[in-house]
Amino acid sequence: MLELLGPLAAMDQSTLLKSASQLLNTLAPGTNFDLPVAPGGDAGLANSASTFIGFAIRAILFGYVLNWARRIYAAVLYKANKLLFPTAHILQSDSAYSWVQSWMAADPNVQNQLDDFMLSTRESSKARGGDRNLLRSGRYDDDDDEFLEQVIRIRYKGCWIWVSNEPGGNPYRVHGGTMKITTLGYQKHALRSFLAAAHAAFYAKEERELLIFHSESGAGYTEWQDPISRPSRPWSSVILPLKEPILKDMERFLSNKESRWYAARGIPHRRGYLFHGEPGAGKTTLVTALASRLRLDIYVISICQNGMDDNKLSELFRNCQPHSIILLEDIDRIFSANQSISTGSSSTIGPKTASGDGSSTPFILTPPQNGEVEAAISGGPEGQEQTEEKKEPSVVTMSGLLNAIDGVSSQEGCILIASTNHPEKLDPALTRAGRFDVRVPFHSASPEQARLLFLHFFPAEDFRQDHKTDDPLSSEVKLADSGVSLTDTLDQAELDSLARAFSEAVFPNGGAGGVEGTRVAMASMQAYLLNFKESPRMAVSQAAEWARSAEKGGLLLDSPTMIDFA
Ligand SMILES: Nc1ncnc2c1ncn2[C@@H]1O[C@H](COP(=O)(O)OP(=O)(O)OP(=O)(O)O)[C@@H](O)[C@H]1O
Repeated sequence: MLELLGPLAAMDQSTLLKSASQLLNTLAPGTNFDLPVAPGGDAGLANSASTFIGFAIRAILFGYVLNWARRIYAAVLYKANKLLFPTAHILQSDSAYSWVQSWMAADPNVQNQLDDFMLSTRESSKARGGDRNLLRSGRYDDDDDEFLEQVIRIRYKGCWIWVSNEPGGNPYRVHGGTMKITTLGYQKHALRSFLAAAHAAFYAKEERELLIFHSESGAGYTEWQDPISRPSRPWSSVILPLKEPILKDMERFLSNKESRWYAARGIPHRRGYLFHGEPGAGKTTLVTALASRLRLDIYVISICQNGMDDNKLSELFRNCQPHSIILLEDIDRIFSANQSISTGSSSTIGPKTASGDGSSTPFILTPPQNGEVEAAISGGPEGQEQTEEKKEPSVVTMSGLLNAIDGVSSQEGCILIASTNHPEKLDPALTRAGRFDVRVPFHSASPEQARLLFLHFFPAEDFRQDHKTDDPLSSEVKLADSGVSLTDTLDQAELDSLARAFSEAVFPNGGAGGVEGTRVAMASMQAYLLNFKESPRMAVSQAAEWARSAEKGGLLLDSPTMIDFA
C-alpha cells in the first residue's frame, strides 16, 4: 500500500492532505472534511493516508446511501401521488383528447373558469376527404387545435376532476402535448366514468350529422370537394318494407368477419346495390338513412358531370375513403349510342366503337338538369361557379365506368349504390352479376305505407292535451311553431283510426283502385300531408278528392301538391 502511495509520499504532506480534503468535500457535498496534518514525518504520513482511505470509503458509502435514499423518497412520493391523485395522461394525437376538449367546450362551468381563451372553430364540413375518417378515429388537423394552458376544474357526478395541458413550445399552442386529467384518490372511478361520458357525448354529436362529398372536375384534374354536412336522416322516417333486410345485409358486409372472409378468398371486398323503380319512391332517402344509421359518408359520383373522363372517374373511386357509400345516381343516364341519341348542347357522345361486352362501348351522357343529381342527395353544391374548364362535356366510356367499378383501382370495403328510374335501359354489362349483387325494387306507395306515413307525420305526443296546457305562453309558441290547432287534441287510438281512414281514402280498393290501381309516389303523399300539419282530420277528409283528381290528371307520381285551397 505504501508503495502505491509512493508518489503521494513525495508530495508535501500539507498539500497532500489539503487535496484529499478537497476531494472528500467534492464527493460528499455538504460535509466538511478537514484532514489534520500528522506530526511525525513518514509514519505520520502513513497514518494520514489510512485516515484518508477510511474517510474516502465512508464518503463513498455515504454517497450511495444518499443516492438510494433519494430514489426511495422519489418512488414513495410518486406512489403516494398516484394513490392520492390518480391521473390519466392523454396524448394530443389520441382520440380521447378530442372527447375531453369537446366536453369542456360544452360545459358552462368550464367556460366560467376560463381567464383567457382561444377560439377554434372546427366544423366537420371543413374536413376534407381523408380527414373525415381521421375525424372519426379522433385525429384532427394539428392546425385546428388550440389549447389553454390553465388547470380547469370540472365537477362530474359529485367528483372533482382537474384537466391541464402539459405544454411544449409556446404557451398557447401545444403540438404533440399531453393532457393530464387528475382526480382525488378516493374518487378514482370518476376518471374512467368521466372519459366514458366524454366519449359517448362526442360520438353522439357525430351521429347527428351526415357528410356528403361531391366531386369537381376540370381540365386535367378532379377532386373531392369539402363535404356538405346534413342532419342525419332518422331511420324511423323511412317507410319502406325492405329497409330492414337491406340494413342487415349492409351490416353483415361491413363486419370484420365478412372482411376477413373476402380477404381469405382473394375476392374484392365491395358490394353493389341497384336501387331501381318509381321516382319519388325513396331511393335517395334510403341511401341517406342507411348512411346515417351505419355512420358512413356518402360520395356522390356524377358520371355525367362536365369535364369527367375515364381517368378522372377512376381517380374519384380510388380517392373515396374505405367504409363509405359511393352513390351513382341516375345511372340510366348512360345510354348506349345505338339505343338513344341525345343531341342537346349539354350532351356528349363517347368514342364510337362496336358495342359488345362494354369494353369500349360508346355512350351518350346526359348531364343532370340544374344540378339535380346533387340536389337529390343533399341540396348539392348550389351556386357553384362553373369555370370555362368545367364546361368540358363528360366523355366517360362504359369500359371506363366498368373499370372504375370492378377494376383493380376500385376502392375496397365500400358500398356502391346505383339508382335508376329505368332499369330496362341499363347496359347488360353494367348489371352483370358481381357488379350489383343486390337489386332493390322501389314501387309507388302501398296502403300500408300511406298509413305509416300518416302516423309519422302526426305523432300522438304532438296532439296530447298536456302538450298544449303546460305553460300558456310556451304552449302558444308550440302551437304556433308546430301549426297544431287547438281543436286537434287526439289520442293514439284516434290517430290510428285517422291513419286507416287516410289510407282507405287514397286507396279506395285497398291498393287496387283505378284501371291499373292507384299509384301514388311517397314523395307526392308527403307533399300533400305537408299542407295539413295543422289538422290530421282535414288531411283525411280531403284525401279521397286529392287522390281522385290526381288520378284523373295522371299526376299522382311525383306530383306537387294538388290541393286547391281556394
Ligand atoms: N319510403 C319513403 N319513406 C319516407 N319518405 C319518403 C319515402 N319515399 C320518398 N319519401 C319522401 O319523398 C321525397 C323524395 O324521395 P327520394 O328523393 O328519396 O325519391 P327517389 O326515389 O330518389 O326519387 P328520384 O328517382 O326522382 O330521385 C323525400 O323528401 C322523402 O322524404
